[in-house]
Amino acid sequence: MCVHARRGFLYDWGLVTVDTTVTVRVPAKVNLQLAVGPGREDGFHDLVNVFHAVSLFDEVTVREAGPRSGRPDGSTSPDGGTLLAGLTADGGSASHLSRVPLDSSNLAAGAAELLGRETGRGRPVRIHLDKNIPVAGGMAGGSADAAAALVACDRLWGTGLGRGDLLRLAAELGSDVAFPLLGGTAVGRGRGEILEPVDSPGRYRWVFALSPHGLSTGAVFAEYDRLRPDAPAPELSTALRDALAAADPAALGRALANDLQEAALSLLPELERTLKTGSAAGALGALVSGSGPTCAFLVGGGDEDASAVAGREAAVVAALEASGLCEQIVRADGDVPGTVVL
Ligand SMILES: C[C@@](CO)(OP(=O)(O)O)[C@H](O)COP(=O)(O)OP(=O)(O)OC[C@H]1O[C@@H](n2ccc(N)nc2=O)[C@H](O)[C@@H]1O
Ligand SMILES: Nc1ncnc2c1ncn2[C@@H]1O[C@H](COP(=O)(O)OP(=O)(O)O)[C@@H](O)[C@H]1O
Repeated sequence: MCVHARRGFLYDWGLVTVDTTVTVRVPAKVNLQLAVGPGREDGFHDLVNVFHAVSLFDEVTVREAGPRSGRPDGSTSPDGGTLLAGLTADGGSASHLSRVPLDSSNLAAGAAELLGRETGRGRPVRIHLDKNIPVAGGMAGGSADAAAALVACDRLWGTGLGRGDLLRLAAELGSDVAFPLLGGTAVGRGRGEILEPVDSPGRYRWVFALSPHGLSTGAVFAEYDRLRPDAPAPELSTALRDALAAADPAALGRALANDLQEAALSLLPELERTLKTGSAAGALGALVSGSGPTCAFLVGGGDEDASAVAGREAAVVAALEASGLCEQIVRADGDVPGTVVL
């Protein structure tokens, strides 16, 4: 995470200098392994979810919007009203942006509300999202924005929560919200929110094929239940763990695995052609990212010669472009750190 703070005078009654604008940069994720167990009574599934943060970033800016009426210090009561004074978004394609809600249902707004409610120190804010992470693409863009908004509001309001409290609040907001606070490569258990870093000294190069379509995470899990009614308990792949520890890109490519892929392909069959196109062009590994529909191609890393990686990357990008199947093709490195205040 990268947080960017500008300093200024807070309103007209005080001479205290405080941050009035904070920007936080936050990465997307790809799932190197997504093992999905049977459905739980609470509607979720137990997972072994190996998250890997990649250099595709959203930036979330929060700005003071002025004091709430009736409370001279601008603070909110723990149960009091909405803190969202406005929400705007830009970046990415028009079709992706049109799927971003600009009201209190936005996950970034939900994060601000939760932090304000928990601490009683929330103030009205305007939130701006600079979106580069595909929307409803299986790269956790909404969750990333929620994590970034938590960090930004924590800084803006001076709530000073520690990492443990932020991780707890993140887990309340969604299964994928805690990981972007950490970044790197980590395994998530439970519904994905119980995180443990994974030994991964290597750096990898990725190509992502963005789809013109979105897939609903809930719909993909429901399709998984239909296709795999007897799913076993999820387990961490030893092949994946060993490949990461050895920084071996070829072994990592072979070990990539996603239990939700069959369900995503069932809902959007054209994804199979996308995966085959990148694999035939020489990708070391190919899989649907999380619940999809973004497809991820590993094109090199570790101590491989840079020109070999570049050649593979160019071949994969050219084949995907020629296929006409993708809305956009983006390149990224992983892993990268989590949220940063700019
Ligand atoms: C599948 C994954 C893989 O990282 O992400 P995406 O690929 O969508 O980004 C995650 O598990 C998604 O996490 P997130 O997007 O935060 O999901 P949530 O808001 O918590 O849940 C949305 C819905 O997905 C289903 N869900 C989610 C997580 C989980 N462990 N079991 C589930 O069954 C539930 O139907 C839930 O109502
Ligand atoms: N800040 C946000 N950015 C993107 N989508 C959001 C956001 N807040 C809420 N959403 C909603 O969440 C849905 C899932 O978005 P996203 O997190 O990008 O996908 P995924 O879960 O596949 O990674 C979107 O279709 C959108 O309706």
